[in-house]
Amino acid sequence: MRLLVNIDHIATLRNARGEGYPDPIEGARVCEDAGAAGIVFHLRGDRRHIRDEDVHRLKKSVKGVLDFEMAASEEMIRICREVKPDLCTLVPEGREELTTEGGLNMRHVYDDFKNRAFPAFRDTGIEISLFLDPNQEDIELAAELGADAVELHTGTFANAPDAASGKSELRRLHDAAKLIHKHGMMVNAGHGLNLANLPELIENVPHLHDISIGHALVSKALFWGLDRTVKEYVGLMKGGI
Ligand SMILES: CC(=O)[C@@H](O)[C@H](O)COP(=O)(O)O
Ligand SMILES: NCC(=O)COP(=O)(O)O
Repeated sequence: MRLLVNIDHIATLRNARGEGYPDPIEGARVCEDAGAAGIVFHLRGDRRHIRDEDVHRLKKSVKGVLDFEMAASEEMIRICREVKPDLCTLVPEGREELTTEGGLNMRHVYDDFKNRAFPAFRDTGIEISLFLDPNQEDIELAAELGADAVELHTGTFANAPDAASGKSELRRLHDAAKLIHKHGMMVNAGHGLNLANLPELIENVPHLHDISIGHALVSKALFWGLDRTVKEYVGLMKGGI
């Protein structure tokens, strides 16, 4: 099992002031130095966090796995083919959404992916992962398309309103992971994971390969880093009034 860190929200913070910091590429370097197996970013159509120049800099700088999350638009496919990440995770994308709200509807996208998106990646060496809810039909269609991996959407589990619905979602994730593995695809997982819910996921869902975590990890890092940062500033002011 490998941790891939999603660095989108380092870019969110940078963009809030229009300054050059914090730099998501520097963040990616710290994550890899700390033991992450790779880096995930989502280049959105509206460029709300990661920007095109970040993508090219990440490709140069990341030493481990680089996972490019994107909608299967012509524009993104062109950029992805240029950048050549290790993995491309295709996700549904809505302009108004705050974050990705669910997995791909495979019945809806099947013909388009078969005739347009998948052929565009043939012979590029880029592996294709599909971001899916844990349901059988979507997984069977992903296998039929020849996807290399499925990333299970863990958001419903992570945001479950009570323990019973959390448990029932874990059972769905468990069955889905077995089916993905049976079809010879890699089992990835992500969305809404954090230090509190990750142990239960790992304990209950088999065959997990890449786990991507972003928002909660970056948020936690802020608080674990504030103490030292404030001390540095206070240290500089010692001797003043
Ligand atoms: C696929 C997924 O669940 C997340 O990685 C999400 O796509 C990240 O996008 P935001 O960082 O914009 O929430
Ligand atoms: N693919 C999921 C991801 O990259 C991170 O999602 P989140 O932890 O930011 O919800």
